[in-house]
Amino acid sequence: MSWGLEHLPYGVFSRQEGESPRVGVRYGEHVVDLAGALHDEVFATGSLNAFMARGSAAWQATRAVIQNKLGTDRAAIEAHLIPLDRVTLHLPIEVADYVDFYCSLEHASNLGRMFRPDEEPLKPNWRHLPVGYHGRAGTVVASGTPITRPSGQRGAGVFGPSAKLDIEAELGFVVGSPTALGERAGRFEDHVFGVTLVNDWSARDIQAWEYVPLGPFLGKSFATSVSPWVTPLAALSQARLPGRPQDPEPLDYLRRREPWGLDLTLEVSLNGEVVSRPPYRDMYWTPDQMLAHMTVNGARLRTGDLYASGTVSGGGRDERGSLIELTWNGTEPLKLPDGSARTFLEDGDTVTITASAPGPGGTVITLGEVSGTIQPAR
Ligand SMILES: O=C(O)/C=C/C(=O)CC(=O)CC(=O)O
Ligand SMILES: [Ca+2]
Ligand SMILES: [Mg+2]
Repeated sequence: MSWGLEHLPYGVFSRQEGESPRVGVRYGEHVVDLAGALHDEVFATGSLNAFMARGSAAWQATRAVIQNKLGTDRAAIEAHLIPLDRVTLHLPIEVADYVDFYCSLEHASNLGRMFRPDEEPLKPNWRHLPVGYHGRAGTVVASGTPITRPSGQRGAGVFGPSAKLDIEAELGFVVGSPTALGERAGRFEDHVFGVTLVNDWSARDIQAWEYVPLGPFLGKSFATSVSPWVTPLAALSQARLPGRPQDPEPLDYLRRREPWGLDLTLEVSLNGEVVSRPPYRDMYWTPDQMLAHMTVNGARLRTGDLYASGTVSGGGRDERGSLIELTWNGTEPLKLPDGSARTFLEDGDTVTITASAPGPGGTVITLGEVSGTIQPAR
């Protein structure tokens, strides 16, 4: 079965007949109501944060208990299994801070070529540190939340709805264990609880006008969608890879101590048609390096912090994680099966991102999908 004992992602759900949101894990086509099944009030809250704050030893112990109950003591847990089609899924975490990186060499090179054709595609710092910026935690939304086309300045004296609304297919990392102000993060697996898929919606026209020289702002902050399920790191043990070779050798604080490259393949669908399969395994900077960089100045981590990889793009044309790359800034429209063509998103378009990774014993780990439909500008 997919979504079996090897995966068990965490989410927040409520029964459609009315009840306050609570924490569960997905098992097959059911949600396990953890507050009931484990008699633990930490799961009777509307986010994963209280549970995540317990730390990595508690995450491992809880996962083992759930696996054991589902695998050998099914009768005891039966009453706490709720069919997926009877629940509403919510944003799984209370997002503390939100950071977005820029870790794909291919994505960064493609954007450099398009936006800065007369310069080297990569800025001189790019191979020395994982470039990132702080986003807007309060506009991170759950999969399925409608996305309203943003309006803004698109040039000198020009205001209106974005005409270049885009996607960015990314992997997000959810922080469970905090650090104190002034302290650096320790081991990646002691701080990071799990992963989620992210669509960092981007208004390219607003972005292009506003972001020189201080970086992305309103072109990115109107909405960022995440999947309703957070896959624990333990479920990705078979997907771990050393990470792509790096040249030059990064500074010591960025040195990889454990393999945290991940063999994940994303899939981006536009109105039900697959338009891209971005390979996460090809990312240049790995998530342990992002964590080390994000805290090297003493900036603290908080439970619920979300940091995203940046757009996942591979070297192939059909491996690009944004429409600006897939259509080369609108100059090479995508042809859709219904005969229409797309450069950027139109009102009513639905974008869905899924991902899969190898699991134990030949199984496949399928991350929870992230989806959103574009609504007309207000
Ligand atoms: O290189 C640029 O001018 C612009 C880059 C981005 O928009 C990328 C971004 O937001 C980070 C990412 O998702 O990779
Ligand atoms: Ca992004
Ligand atoms: Mg965004």
